[in-house]
Amino acid sequence: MNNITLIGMPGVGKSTIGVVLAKVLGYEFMDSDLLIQRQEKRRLHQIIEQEGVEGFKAIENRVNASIETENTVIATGGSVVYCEEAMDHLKKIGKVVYLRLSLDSLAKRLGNLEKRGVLLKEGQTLKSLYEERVPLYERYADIVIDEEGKDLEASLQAVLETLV
Ligand SMILES: Nc1ncnc2c1ncn2[C@@H]1O[C@H](COP(=O)(O)OP(=O)(O)O)[C@@H](O)[C@H]1O
Ligand SMILES: O=C(O)C1=C[C@@H](OP(=O)(O)O)[C@@H](O)[C@H](O)C1
Ligand SMILES: [Mg+2]
Repeated sequence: MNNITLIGMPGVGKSTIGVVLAKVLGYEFMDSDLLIQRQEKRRLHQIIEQEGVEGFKAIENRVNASIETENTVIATGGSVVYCEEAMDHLKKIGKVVYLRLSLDSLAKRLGNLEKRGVLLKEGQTLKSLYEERVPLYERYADIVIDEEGKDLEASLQAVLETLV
């Protein structure tokens, strides 16, 4: 299947770029976070509050592992790379594109991480989260797009160029 799955840290633009990418390619767009909310009939922050981080990951794994779609750009949540079954499935149904941004640029772009609903362990910093996740994003990526120094439009162009 020819889906395109976007992975990467929160704030790299998976959702923002994903919807425009879908439009340009004539694809459908799906945001895993919205799919989780619809299936759970709760908002992400409520799921995290009520189920805890591990409970949220289990739900994220189940929802992403059950996506059945074609010709679709899928914007995942940044924590999907902890979900092995989901990642194996997403790799089977299309290409996985990692949107990469340096820690410094990400820190400038992101506001309060907890308010954003990022899955942080007690006291974990953005730097530690970044170092924990980058190897996972790299492991699952079929394509890596470097966003450094690029605005939204240039990031979108960079994704499009690698897909054609
Ligand atoms: N070069 C860029 N690429 C993607 N997003 C950018 C860029 N520069 C600024 N932004 C902003 O960063 C934010 C990305 O948010 P979002 O799409 O929700 O990310 P994600 O879904 O990866 O968490 C948006 O507010 C977007 O306008
Ligand atoms: O990286 C994370 O821990 C998370 C990122 C969020 O999605 P975005 O990556 O779209 O911000 C969302 O899935 C959830 O709140 C957890
Ligand atoms: Mg998003």
